[in-house]
Amino acid sequence: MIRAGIIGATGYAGGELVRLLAGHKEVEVVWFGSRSYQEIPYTNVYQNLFQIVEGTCGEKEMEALADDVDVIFTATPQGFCAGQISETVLEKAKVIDLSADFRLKEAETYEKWYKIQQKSPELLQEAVYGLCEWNREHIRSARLIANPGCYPTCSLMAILPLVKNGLIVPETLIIDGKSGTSGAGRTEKIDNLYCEVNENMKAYGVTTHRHTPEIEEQLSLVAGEKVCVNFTPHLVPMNRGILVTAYASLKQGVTEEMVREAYDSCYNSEKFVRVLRTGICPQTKWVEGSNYVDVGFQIDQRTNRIVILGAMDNLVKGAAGQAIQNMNLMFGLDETEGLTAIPLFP
Ligand SMILES: NC(=O)C1=CN([C@@H]2O[C@H](COP(=O)(O)OP(=O)(O)OC[C@H]3O[C@@H](n4cnc5c(N)ncnc54)[C@H](OP(=O)(O)O)[C@@H]3O)[C@@H](O)[C@H]2O)C=CC1
Ligand SMILES: CC(=O)N[C@@H](CCC(=O)OP(=O)(O)O)C(=O)O
Repeated sequence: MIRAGIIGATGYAGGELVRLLAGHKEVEVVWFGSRSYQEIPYTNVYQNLFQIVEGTCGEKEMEALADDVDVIFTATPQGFCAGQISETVLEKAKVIDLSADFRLKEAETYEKWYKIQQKSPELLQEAVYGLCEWNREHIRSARLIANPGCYPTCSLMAILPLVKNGLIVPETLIIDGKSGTSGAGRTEKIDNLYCEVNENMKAYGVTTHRHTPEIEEQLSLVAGEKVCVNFTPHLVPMNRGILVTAYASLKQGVTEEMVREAYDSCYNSEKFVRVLRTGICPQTKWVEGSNYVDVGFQIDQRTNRIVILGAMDNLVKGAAGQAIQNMNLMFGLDETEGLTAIPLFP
């Protein structure tokens, strides 16, 4: 069995890792890292896992934890992983970081958007961006994975086939994202109180959201040129789910058949990506609790713009599910192991 340690196991992303790994045949979670619940049984924090998961929360530095496990997941706030990781850790264990510490290749860009120091810049070039369907070969041999952000995962999965095939004018891209409140984590914040979120919808981080440079960097790598986008996230009164609606001008002469061919050639053999039939728009309910990301599109002939849609569960494909998919690739396991849950409905 592969021994896994999770730091930040009591947060929403960490909790989802524990839940999904409880159904993984090759992995045992042996460490439930938490500062706030030390020596408390893990299932006192998440009673949904009572009699399913055994273990007690504790605190350990990454270097000490690396002696006991094969893989460390850090589901912790920005800055934690980069502040503790070291060559010694990576010699002993693989690391999958769910935060943004290693997602941007330039420390300067990270520091500008996150307003914190990147404490391990020497590992930025080695870290592999863990968007599994697009980076599979590099992931297999990686020691350190930067697990992508939730909005970037949904946006990139929906848009990349068009960029790869040169079908849209990249500088016309506008991305509108909507997320359920679990995307903001379990740590208490006034903005996430029931009365603030229920019966309400709001944009936030307008022109400043930290997922903007992550989306731009990955689009630019595939486009082979610098891509700049408008990205606006919204908070919606749901527990889980992200819906992305993106708009771009089609290049001259691009037809619906060419667009469909682009999606099919990228995703036909992908287990977790469903390209919906013409006229069907993705819905968050159709992917809830699963590692699927659904994508769809409609062409507006009047404006020659394409409307691109994507839906996924922020805690699964947008966080813990994708992290496990990365782990499966890194350990040479079946990529779908532990991730075959069928979406919930209603
Ligand atoms: N929620 C989501 O949909 C997604 C989240 N992510 C990323 O995953 C990470 C975790 O997010 P999420 O689960 O939502 O957040 P939560 O606020 O729900 O959980 C944070 C976890 O980190 C622990 N923690 C908090 N502060 C520290 C610290 N200074 N040192 C060590 N541990 C700490 C907390 O537990 P304790 O206080 O007990 O130590 C808790 O277990 C973040 O980087 C987030 O950006 C990525 C994609 C999607
Ligand atoms: C609804 C909500 O607040 N969502 C979070 C994104 C959570 C996430 O995915 O964080 P990272 O990808 O950066 O790790 C936000 O907008 O900050």
